[in-house]
Amino acid sequence: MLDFDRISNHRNNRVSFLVRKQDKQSLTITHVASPLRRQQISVPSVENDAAAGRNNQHVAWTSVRQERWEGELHVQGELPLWLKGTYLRNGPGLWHLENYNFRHLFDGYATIVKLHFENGRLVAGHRQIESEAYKAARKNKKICFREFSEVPKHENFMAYVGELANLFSGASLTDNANTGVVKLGDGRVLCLTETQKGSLIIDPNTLETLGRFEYSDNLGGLIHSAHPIVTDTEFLTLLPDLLNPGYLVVRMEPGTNERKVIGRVNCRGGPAAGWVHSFPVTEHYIIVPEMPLRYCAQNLLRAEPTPLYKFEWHPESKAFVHVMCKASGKIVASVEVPLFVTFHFINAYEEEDEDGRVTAIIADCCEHNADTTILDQLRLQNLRSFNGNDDVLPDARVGRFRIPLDGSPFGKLEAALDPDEHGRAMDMCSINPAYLGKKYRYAYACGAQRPCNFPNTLTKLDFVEKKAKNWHDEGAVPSEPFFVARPGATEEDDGVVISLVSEKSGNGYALLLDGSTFEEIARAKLPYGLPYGLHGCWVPKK
Ligand SMILES: CC(=O)/C=C/C=C(C)/C=C/C1=C(C)CCCC1(C)C
Ligand SMILES: CC(/C=C/C=O)=C\C=C\C=O
Ligand SMILES: [Fe+2]
Repeated sequence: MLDFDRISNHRNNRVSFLVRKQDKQSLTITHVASPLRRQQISVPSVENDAAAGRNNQHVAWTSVRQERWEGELHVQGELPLWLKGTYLRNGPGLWHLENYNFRHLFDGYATIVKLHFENGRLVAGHRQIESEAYKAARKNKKICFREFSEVPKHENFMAYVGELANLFSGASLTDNANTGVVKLGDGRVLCLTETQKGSLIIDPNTLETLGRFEYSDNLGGLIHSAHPIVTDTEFLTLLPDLLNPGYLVVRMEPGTNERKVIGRVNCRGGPAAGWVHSFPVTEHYIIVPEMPLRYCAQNLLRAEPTPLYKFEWHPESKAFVHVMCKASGKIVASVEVPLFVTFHFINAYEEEDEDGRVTAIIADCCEHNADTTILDQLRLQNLRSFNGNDDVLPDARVGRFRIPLDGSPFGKLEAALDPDEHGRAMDMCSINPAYLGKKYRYAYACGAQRPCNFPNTLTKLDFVEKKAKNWHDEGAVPSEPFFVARPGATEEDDGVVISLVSEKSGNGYALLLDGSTFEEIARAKLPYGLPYGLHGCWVPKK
């Protein structure tokens, strides 16, 4: 576990840093009076990063070096003056406790990063999310809750039995909210993961963890989709039923903590519900994917991770897509589809015939060619062991489902464009939010310039031309390209794309690309490279 000392040397004590003890010798902090608070930090090099203990390891896969930091960045290029607000990005940024190293990318304790844009200036910051799991790990110097792949070690058999009982109540599951961050319609900002208890409220300015978001309904269940659909008017999510395989489709209104059931989907195959990391919606329908990669109660109980972690691959159980009417909760289609593996749906829309009748649903996802090895590829050892030559990232594509609404039993799944357009990698996507659920042309995601072991390009996808534009920086790992529309824009791609890039040198920078040309507009060097992060959101300045 990192050992932090509190350094609190700001004159009026407004800022305090928690600094890892072994980094202290090389850390200096200066404060510069400025309308935007500025701190300059000289930080230890990666070689001094004793806690990570590995030289030449990419900063993307190395634990964040300080518990928090904030300061203004020097911008090269010009930030658009219309860009006013805060980009937040969440992700697992701390992967060790004392001398114990986590094994999977998804296990790390959550690090939230902010980029605040205003008047052409940029203030950045990051901070650890204070989940119970993180606080208990720091206090007890061991993991105390079940993470994505790691399980607390038991001192004796009775402790094991006690912990198993806690598993059924959910008490032993993690609340390490390390996957995404969303702004609810009422302004509250939540960090999320797949356990329901891992829904934590944060302050988008200070990045402070304010407390747990308590769902006030009695829907129960322990887990939910990591990616709810969140708009100014609603929060939609899926609650997988681990006992009686199916999903509750629920909706929560802004200003409330109460989810209400829209309807239920019963699974058609397998011994358990399929994993739903995300799902898409159209204007009138909620699309419920039933992936043959299914939750597995046995694997949940195991002390050591299996190759598929808490999941199991059941090709014989087949794959399905269900379509539920948002207004009535009725299922209007439930079709068998080709086997698929996806973390992330990109978007979906209703296809109409010439008379305006809805004939089918089109749903797009980052599809891993029905191959589950991507989960194993995301083990830290694999991510850290890249030698620059071996092309070890499994192929992926934009999988486009066509779900007929005429009662036919089968849906189609095909690549929406030639995967060679984006280096046969595809994940971490975003769209213009104004096109959520509607016919759309563009998406932004990560593709590949091979050889590589992880998606390493920022890619703009054009579904009309079936073309991709790719941005690449040799050896760098860019995070999910996040699209922010220009206020008043009429073109779908009129806006900017934000990403945080971790460089081979150990440095890092915030990057802005033009949403239309996909050319660089600006970049701003961070004081030190940050670990890879997953998903973001935009909090506009009023
Ligand atoms: C970071 C990311 O994308 C996914 C994180 C997923 C987590 C933390 C899943 C945790 C789970 C448990 C702790 C037990 C129940 C199953 C499952 C939801 C996989
Ligand atoms: C990093 C990732 C999934 C994150 C889930 O939130 C997937 C990367 C896939 C690479 O091709
Ligand atoms: Fe995700």
